[in-house]
Amino acid sequence: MGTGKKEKARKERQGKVGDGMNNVKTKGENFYRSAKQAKTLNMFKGGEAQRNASGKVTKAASFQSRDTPKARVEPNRKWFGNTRVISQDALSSFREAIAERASDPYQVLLKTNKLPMSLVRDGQGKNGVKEHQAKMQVEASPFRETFGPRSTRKRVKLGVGSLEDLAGETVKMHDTYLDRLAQAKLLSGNSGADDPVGEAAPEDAVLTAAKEPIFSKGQSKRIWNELYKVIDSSDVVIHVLDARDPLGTRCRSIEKYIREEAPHKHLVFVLNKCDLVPTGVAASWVRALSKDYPTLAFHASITNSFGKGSLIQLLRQFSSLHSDRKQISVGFIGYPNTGKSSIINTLRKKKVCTVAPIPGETKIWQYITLMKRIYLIDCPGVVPPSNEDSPEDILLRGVVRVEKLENPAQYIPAVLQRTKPQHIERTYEIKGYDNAIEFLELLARKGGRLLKGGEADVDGVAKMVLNDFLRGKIPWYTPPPVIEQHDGEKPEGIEGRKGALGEMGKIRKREDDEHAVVDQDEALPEVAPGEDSARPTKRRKKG
Ligand SMILES: Nc1nc2c(ncn2[C@@H]2O[C@H](COP(=O)(O)OP(=O)(O)OP(=O)(O)O)[C@@H](O)[C@H]2O)c(=O)[nH]1
Repeated sequence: MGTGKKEKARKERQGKVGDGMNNVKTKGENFYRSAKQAKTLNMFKGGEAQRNASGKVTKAASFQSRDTPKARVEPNRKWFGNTRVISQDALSSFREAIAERASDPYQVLLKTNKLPMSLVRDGQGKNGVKEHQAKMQVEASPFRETFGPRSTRKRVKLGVGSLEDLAGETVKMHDTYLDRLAQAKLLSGNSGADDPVGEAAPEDAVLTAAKEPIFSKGQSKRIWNELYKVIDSSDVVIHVLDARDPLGTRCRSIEKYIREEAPHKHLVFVLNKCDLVPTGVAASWVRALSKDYPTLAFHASITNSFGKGSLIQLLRQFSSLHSDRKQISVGFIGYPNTGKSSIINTLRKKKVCTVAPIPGETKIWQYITLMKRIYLIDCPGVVPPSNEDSPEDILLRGVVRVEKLENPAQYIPAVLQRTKPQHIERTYEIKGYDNAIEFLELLARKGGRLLKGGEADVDGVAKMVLNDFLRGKIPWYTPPPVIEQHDGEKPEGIEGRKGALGEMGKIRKREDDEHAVVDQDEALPEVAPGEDSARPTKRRKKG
């Protein structure tokens, strides 16, 4: 038999045209069965159903049967072709070597998806110990012995090991209950309402603090959505910390989120506002934080910055690490007012983001091009919700706008606690106060800030002191975990940095004055970014 045309000719020749059995197909189409079709048809023909006399199927044909046939995959040597067997020692040394690299904040594992990371992570987290423990627990007390009619377990397992622990737990619960009760009383305004401020206060003049709604700033869903957008879009996440209180402004929940959900993103700490702390302290903090993530000291200022070169260098390194990408994005996250926008302005050497000495200035995320291959993303400041942080802690981290406080005076004891008396005395040139209220009254009288009837404007002055504290006018810092400072030996500083506590403010002021001669004639109430800590002094001194 030939192709369509030939076949037609043959049939015509043999006079078979128009016999109704014409299976000659149109040109180009093959009417013969392929091997596959033939095989399928043979399979259907292969068995016939057995029927009884009345024609009912008594035994289905093999292709009609619903019983699953016993299938067996043919073993093949190739399955084992690509396998290597290594000894336990070699495996553990591989694990150790990789784990060491993976945990080092200054090393990056490239192409992790080509490495057998499950071998390294085995025994940790989701697929490791926890799962194993859960399995052990299920094995120790299986479901049918724990629940249901045949359960044999009588006692519920408690989270404590001994009777003493249980007693301790109860005491803890009671304390928590009392704390909550006290807080509820404060919030409802029943406590301390009759006491004139200061009179009924204890000797150390710690005033009762009611939590105001503004203390939940930076925690809204909208802000967190912005944060997640920024994290999702970034290859490098820069967590900006305030050098005066790095641990207070550290968002551990975000670190955890990045570590667990996006381990391929690089997290870097930038310790900003280093000009407000002594060099040794900044250096110690950098050393302490570097154990967790790469940390850089920074001072954001368009005219007189510190650490800009190192940061740009680091970003360049990240960009060359991802040379397969067209560009990399660098997200700036952190508490409000830590200077995220200021760092971006410093890197760009011009005012591309709005900066203000008040928290919540950045409202939405925004992209800025640093260079062709590096984009920066500014993010609004976020505050991780925490039950442990008191309103004083939140306020003194710069999360809240001071002018919105109802009772600013009640936070002054916390300010006095965090600062040294000599610094307060030097800043305001006042002496001889015993408690916060006396301090505020003295300051109000000195500055002539009196209300009607000659009463001191305590609240007004308290707001001023709080602003000075937050904007770096009053020197303060949280001591780093270990300051290796031996007698007669100077602490190791950061290269290129100078100054001790309180000095940098003066140096900065001098430099700002030099750089901003024109600025001096501008209206003072509008505190310009970068100069805010220097400005209030001039105003007060004039007053
Ligand atoms: N002394 C000093 N002040 C700084 C530094 N960086 C930023 N500031 C000041 O800190 C204030 C807040 O800076 P921003 O850049 O607006 O802070 P932010 O983190 O973007 O704040 P949000 O918009 O609330 O998220 C401004 O008054 C800056 O001048 C610094 O390195 N040193």
